[in-house]
Amino acid sequence: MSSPFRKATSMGELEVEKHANYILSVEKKKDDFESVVMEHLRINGAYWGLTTLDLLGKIDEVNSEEVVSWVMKCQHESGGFGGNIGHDPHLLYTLSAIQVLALFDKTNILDIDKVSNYIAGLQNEDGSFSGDMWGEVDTRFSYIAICSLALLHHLNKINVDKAVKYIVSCKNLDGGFGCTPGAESHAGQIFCCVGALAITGSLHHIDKNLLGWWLCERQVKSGGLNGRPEKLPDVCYSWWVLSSLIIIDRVHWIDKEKLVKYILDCQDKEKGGISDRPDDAVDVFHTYFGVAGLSLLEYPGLKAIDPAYALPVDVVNRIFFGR
Ligand SMILES: COc1ccc(S(=O)(=O)N2Cc3cc(C#N)ccc3N(Cc3cncn3C)C[C@H]2Cc2ccccc2)cc1
Ligand SMILES: [Zn+2]
Repeated sequence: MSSPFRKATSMGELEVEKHANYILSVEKKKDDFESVVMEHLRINGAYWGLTTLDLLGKIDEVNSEEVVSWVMKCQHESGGFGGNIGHDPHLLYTLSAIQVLALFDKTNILDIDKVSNYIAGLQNEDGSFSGDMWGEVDTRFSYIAICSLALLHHLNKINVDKAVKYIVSCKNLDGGFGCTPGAESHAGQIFCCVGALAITGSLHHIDKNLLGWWLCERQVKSGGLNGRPEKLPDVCYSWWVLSSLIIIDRVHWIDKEKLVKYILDCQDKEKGGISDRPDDAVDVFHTYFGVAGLSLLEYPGLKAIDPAYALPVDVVNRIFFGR
């Protein structure tokens, strides 16, 4: 893949120090509006913030013991994790907990049978997954269950064939995927389905040219990517669309240099952080997806991120190859 770095310098720089300080400052703030809004998904925020720091080569500035002990306090007696201490468990937060522990090479402190039994217990008869005991079904939860169990080496606890069949039943005529069978194609769901099929070695179910065409059509003239036709571009789609394109080997169908420029234009160069669109308010979510998108585009100085596991490649290698 031809790296766009030679032009990135002329399009302005990635403000590495500013973004690292922004993430570290959000970590410290507890009672401002943003922290309160995010209180119910604080563990997701920890995953977004810490993965960003790792990609920037700054994760050593974090007290890992403090983070790991806080994450473990979010575990429910069922084995699942809540979004914060004392919150009800949900697949959305359980994957983030596993990913944060993986960043610090601490998945070994988990009772792996307990966590994987919680996840496996959410698989339905038709192979789909519910997010929690209340039963909402969504292909997002298929991805989260498969990604979590793969990271824990316990994919054998679920019926992978039925899980794959269910995901394929959510494929649309446009080559994309929706949250349930017949639901409209959306970039977020496409990432989840493509990522889950990649992890289970089932990419042969995808029409790469048809899906690649739908995905590359997400690029608008500003260089940004949107999530559905006619929608505005948004930095977080630099992850949902781009990682899917990379997994199906069609990333050369978009203009990488223009996407790099779009992401760099969404930075707050003074205070740090990245927003969804230029001049909007920054947040941890879009800072993560912007840096992760630049990592997928091989921006110089960033660690490589795995497009399916959404973790730095060195972390994935350590988990699967022990090095
Ligand atoms: C500020 O209003 C919001 C609105 C919703 C949410 S949310 O439901 O918790 N959530 C996570 C999220 C976190 C932040 C941050 N910090 C900002 C936004 C954002 N969105 C909203 C969004 C992002 N791009 C466009 N849109 C509309 C996604 C959403 C769903 C999601 C959750 C987990 C993983 C992926 C996606 C939080 C804040
Ligand atoms: Zn967004």
